[in-house]
Amino acid sequence: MDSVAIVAVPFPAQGHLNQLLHLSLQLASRGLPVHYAAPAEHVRQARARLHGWDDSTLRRVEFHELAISAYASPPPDPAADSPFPSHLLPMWDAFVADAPAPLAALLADLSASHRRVVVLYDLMNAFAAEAAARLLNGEGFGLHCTAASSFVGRMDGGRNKLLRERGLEYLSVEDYVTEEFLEFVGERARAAQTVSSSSGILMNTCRALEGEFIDFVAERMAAGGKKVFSVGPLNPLLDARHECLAWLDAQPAASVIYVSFGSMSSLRAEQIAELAAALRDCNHRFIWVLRDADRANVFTDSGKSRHAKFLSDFTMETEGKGLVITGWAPQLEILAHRATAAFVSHCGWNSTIESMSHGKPILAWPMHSDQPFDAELICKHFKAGFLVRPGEKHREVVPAAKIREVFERLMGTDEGRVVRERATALRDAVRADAAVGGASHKDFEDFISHITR
Ligand SMILES: O=c1ccn([C@@H]2O[C@H](COP(=O)(O)OP(=O)(O)O[C@H]3O[C@H](CO)[C@@H](O)[C@H](O)[C@H]3O)[C@@H](O)[C@H]2O)c(=O)[nH]1
Repeated sequence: MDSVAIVAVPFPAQGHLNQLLHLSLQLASRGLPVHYAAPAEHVRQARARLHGWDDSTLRRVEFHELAISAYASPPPDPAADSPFPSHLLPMWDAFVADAPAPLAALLADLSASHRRVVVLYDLMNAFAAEAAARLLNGEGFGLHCTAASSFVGRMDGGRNKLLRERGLEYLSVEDYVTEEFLEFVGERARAAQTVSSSSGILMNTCRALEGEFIDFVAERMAAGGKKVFSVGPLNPLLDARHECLAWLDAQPAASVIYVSFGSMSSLRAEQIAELAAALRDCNHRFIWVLRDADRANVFTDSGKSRHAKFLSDFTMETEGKGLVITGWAPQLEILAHRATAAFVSHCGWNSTIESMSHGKPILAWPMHSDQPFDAELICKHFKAGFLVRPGEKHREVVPAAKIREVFERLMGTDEGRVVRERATALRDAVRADAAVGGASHKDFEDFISHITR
């Protein structure tokens, strides 16, 4: 009988697929047998978009396709009332309805041939937590895919003293998603039930960024008999430079503003025009990832950009000064590059921790979900960024002049210099946590010892 099998069960959305894949790869690179189970197109998406790992490690992970029924994969609606990507809901519904059966079959197989099966699931996936808890030789851990401090906020219903003492106002995810999504989370995904079925959680964060919040979560979880391992950043820490970054290579140090809104947001046409004007007229170079939110099945997207016409003029006007990427950008390499000065970001947790681990200050432009709170954390707690506009103002178009003003505040003032220096210092502290002997590294070792005991 083989010893321990690890099964990763991600939630099908880019910012979640990648975190469990990075964790799977870290465990596989330590010689542990890892299985990654998701719907076929999401397995393909996670693999196709992976950065920072070589093929030989990727081959060590065994991928499983969980069959789910057909679902609609419409384009996002950039003009919708809420910036939340509601067009993904039919797919998420199909996932939570259908994935439990094939997952249970996979777990039963592995359970019969291994001493222990360790299931690592996204905290959205209550069905995976429950399936793990049903195994006689199984154990489940939830991966918390957002900031530890957002967990702190949720634990105390937003009245949390610790956050307030640190000058942070808890901005609840619930206020930045749609009613239908809350209904999905509460009734169909039943996400609130996941932790109670688990042996504990892993968090994609580290002491340098969130030490006191990690302690708070760990203390509360320990009271309920649950373990907490803070093993972030899960993203690889890149030093190397990618070939396709030839343009960046030719730019002066710290001269380029990188702009991207992740994989689940689409900007209104009016906002795109203002951002374009700001980038064209500002005194800085730029890389702008101009994409809409992913479709539920990313492979049903024709790849045609709704911005094609605007882009042909804009590209000419800004030639030599900036680059627009409409495909999938190598974000980690861009953030690692010495020419990149700052990141205009929607503040998804991946983007936040990736930027902090590469020393780039953030101009925070939150759209939905946990992003408004992450923006708060970045600006007030990390003190490594400035707010472009708060989450609750998502209906307003930010004018070009305002965007240029915040660029100048970061790049051209003493106050901005302090923020840039703070981002560099945080990079070093985050890397010390991740290095051998650091706190995240130690938690990772402790986690491996625990599951292989
Ligand atoms: O062209 C691109 C666009 C994105 N990315 C990567 O895609 C990920 C995006 O993740 P994130 O920054 O967290 O944004 P979202 O895709 O919006 O992530 C969703 O999931 C996160 C984790 O739960 C939440 O924090 C966010 O609010 C939620 O929108 C990051 O790893 C990026 O490096 C690329 O590599 N190239």
